[in-house]
Amino acid sequence: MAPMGIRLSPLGVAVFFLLGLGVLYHLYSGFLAGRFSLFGLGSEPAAGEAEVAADGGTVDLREMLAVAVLAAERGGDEVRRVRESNVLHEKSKGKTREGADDKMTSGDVLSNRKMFYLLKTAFPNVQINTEEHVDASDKEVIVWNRKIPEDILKEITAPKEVPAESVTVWIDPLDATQEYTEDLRQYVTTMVCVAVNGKPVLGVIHKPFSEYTAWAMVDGGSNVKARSSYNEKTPKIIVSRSHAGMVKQVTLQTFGNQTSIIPAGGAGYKVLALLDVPDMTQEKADLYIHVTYIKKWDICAGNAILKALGGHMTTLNGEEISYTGSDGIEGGLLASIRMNHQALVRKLPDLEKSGH
Ligand SMILES: Nc1ncnc2c1ncn2[C@@H]1O[C@H](COP(=O)(O)O)[C@@H](OP(=O)(O)O)[C@H]1O
Ligand SMILES: [Mg+2]
Repeated sequence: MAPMGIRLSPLGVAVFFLLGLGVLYHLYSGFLAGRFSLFGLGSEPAAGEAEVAADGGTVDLREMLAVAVLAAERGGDEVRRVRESNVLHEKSKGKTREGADDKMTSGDVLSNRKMFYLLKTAFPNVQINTEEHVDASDKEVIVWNRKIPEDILKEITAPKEVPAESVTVWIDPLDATQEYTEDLRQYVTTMVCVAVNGKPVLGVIHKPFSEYTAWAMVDGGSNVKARSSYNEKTPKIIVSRSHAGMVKQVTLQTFGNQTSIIPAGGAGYKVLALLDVPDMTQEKADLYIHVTYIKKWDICAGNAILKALGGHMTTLNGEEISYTGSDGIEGGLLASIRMNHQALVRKLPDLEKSGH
């Protein structure tokens, strides 16, 4: 008689073991792929990141882009309405480091309120940094209808999920406030930027007075493109007209007296000057240079758009800008597209050493 007990066939054990492995692999890879489609925004997620996503949830960057476009346009409606009423309630928030008035108007405040609450209501778990103070007692809940516009769906064909905690949104409710008060409407933009782990990944720049909107997502798509050629040798350089600092001296010293300088308002406007923008009021330039202190809501959207189109925005020393933490950057700005950006950095004088 055979001994009592269960006989395990070696083949049965092997099949059982392999099946178990298959199930484990399926669960593990499916879970990570679903939660972290980081599409080149960083390396494979570390074990600890699963915890982060589980706490704050994930957000879809394609949905964020749809809301960002809507927010920039709704904010732009406020900007236009206030300008057309001619009652701006212009105030000074203080002085910039260089002693210029840091201005604010009803256009800034009302646009800020629309843009902030639209984004905050749609994405309550993400960090939003905005130029103007948000008055919690003056809350306005605008509900997004969850529709993604066709032009976005056409370019970006799948959702792009990232952990909510990795996201920082930057809102500029009215860029070129100084020019807005002077009724130089062409320079005015509203902007939204989304950074993931500090890297700018999507940007929206809207011109309320031309009703033109540019958007782009890194590794996603865009509704705007670079021009076909740029003059690298004697570039046309677009610079600030109201926060210029020593920018003229720096550019002429670097590129020679033949180079033409275009003074213009707004960081959003100046980035659009580097692109192929079908707007009659938009000037064109080959490079954008800024030498004074500047805030991240002024530059993040432009940085994301340039990066998505293969261009660059860095400090004058060529350092990448991180869009988390502090609001401002000290090292000036150099923005270029379809040029050898590092060669341009090497050409520029070291601002700290040269005392500019
Ligand atoms: N030195 C500085 N200090 C503070 N803000 C500055 C600055 N230089 C530029 N900016 C801000 O950057 C934006 C673009 O500047 P410019 O038009 O001079 O190129 C403007 O944003 P806002 O209009 O949103 O305040 C301006 O206030
Ligand atoms: Mg601004």
